Amino acid sequence: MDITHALVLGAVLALCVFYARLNSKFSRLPPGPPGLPIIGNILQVPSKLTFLKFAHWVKQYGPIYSINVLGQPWVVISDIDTAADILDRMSNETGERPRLIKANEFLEHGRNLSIMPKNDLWRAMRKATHESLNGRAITNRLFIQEEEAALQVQGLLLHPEIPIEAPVHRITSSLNMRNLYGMPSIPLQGPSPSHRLEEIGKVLFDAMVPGRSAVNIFPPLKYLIARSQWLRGPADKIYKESTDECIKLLRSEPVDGDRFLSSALREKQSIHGMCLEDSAWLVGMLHLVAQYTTSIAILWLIMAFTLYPEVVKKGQLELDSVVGHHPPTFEDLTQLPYLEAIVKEVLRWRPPGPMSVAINRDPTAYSNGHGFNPDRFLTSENEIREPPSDTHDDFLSFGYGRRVCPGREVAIRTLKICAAYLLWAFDFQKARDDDGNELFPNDMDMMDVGPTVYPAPFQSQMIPRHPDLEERLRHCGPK
Ligand code: HEM
Repeated sequence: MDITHALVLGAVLALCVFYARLNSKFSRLPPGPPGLPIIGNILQVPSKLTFLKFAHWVKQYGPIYSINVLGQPWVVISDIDTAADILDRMSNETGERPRLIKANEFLEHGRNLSIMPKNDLWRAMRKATHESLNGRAITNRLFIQEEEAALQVQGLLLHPEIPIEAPVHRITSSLNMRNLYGMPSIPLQGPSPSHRLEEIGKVLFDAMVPGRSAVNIFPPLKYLIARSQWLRGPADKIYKESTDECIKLLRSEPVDGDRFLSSALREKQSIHGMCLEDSAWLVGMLHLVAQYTTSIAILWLIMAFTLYPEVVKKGQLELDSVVGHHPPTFEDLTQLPYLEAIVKEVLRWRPPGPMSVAINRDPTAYSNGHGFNPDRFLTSENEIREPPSDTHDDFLSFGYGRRVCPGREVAIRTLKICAAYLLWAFDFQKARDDDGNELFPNDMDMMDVGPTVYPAPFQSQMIPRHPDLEERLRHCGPK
């Protein structure tokens, strides 16, 4: 046999072994749509709004099925019982993350809590995060959320000409800059200290989409890239810029006491076994994750208020009976079950991370899951219902098991106080075009942003409910 034949035979054998291994890997998984050899189902998986296709396959293949994305097995789970069995009860085994080589290894050097493997650094970061973001720890910083919710309403009132996304983006950035770094509130108009990090974040988030880069698809490329300064250069540059920015923010001079995450980390870095880069990345990534997810939820909240006037009316009736004409506070929120139901429903209806859409519509817990109906969470006595088992208090959009969202308590409080302020301040009407026709926001018009899904830009006309709203807000915002 000459050398050419030997090489061809070798390559064919290698392919056969690769294919056989792939087949045996998939043969242990629940069946799903048939795909092509080696590349699997990749051509059937749309690059945009992937979750819609996944939901479609549920009808054909049932609540749990698998697909092959260029050799990587993905298991899709779409009902509450299976999710609890596999993601909660087996979370030690299922708490790993898909290997996102470009994002995790090249751009972030394994320092992004949300996509890193379950290793010692991940455990240290989770512990440090939990210490500062658990329900008890955040109670002495609730005034920040109240002030920022007031400032958001002020922004919507004073600048109706600006797209809704801008004040929503501001509040989420401002909350994080204050809570994570002890910075002052970000003004309605003007420079934001988080701007540079958020610009870099767009690149990092984009790289978190599986299949977006060649090295995720064909992992052995990693060795080639790692050895080539030319191939690795752009990722090294982004890593350096991100690290410099995160360290700059971590070292910024706080103006707001010492009760925020970055000060705790500066004190206890070594206790948690982290180095400066680890701490800086932890807080920087918390900001980005919190920023995207919370902004999305607030935008859907405003869209729901615009589309469902009956929900607004009922929410205002409840709110007015408790707060009268005064701006709402966290103390009032304990007496507002319908408001809590609105927050549960907006996260169920349009989860910021769309992969939980199907679970959030499991008909065994949520009948008519496509509609927006906060009443589903209330009993006939107008109290919050006992959540069905395995639904995490009817907040399934925060994920499962060991990787469950550590920002859940902060996010729920932010959404509640924002919803309360919006209902207290405004009536919501559809905007009108130049001919006076109502513009209906389209709740199916969405945009992928990294692993999250935003509503496409929409308009809403917010009519102040109090003649002296501007004056009152001035007393509630940041001092
Ligand atoms: C409405 C707002 C939010 C939603 C819907 C949300 C949802 C999620 C989901 C679904 C996960 C993945 C859980 C899993 O894999 O099972 C997650 C993880 C995470 N979230 Fe959130 N989140 C929100 C707000 C926040 C906030 C405010 C923070 C921080 C202050 C935060 C920090 C994180 C982090 C660091 C992770 C990764 C945890 C890990 O992998 O160990 N999130 N979130």
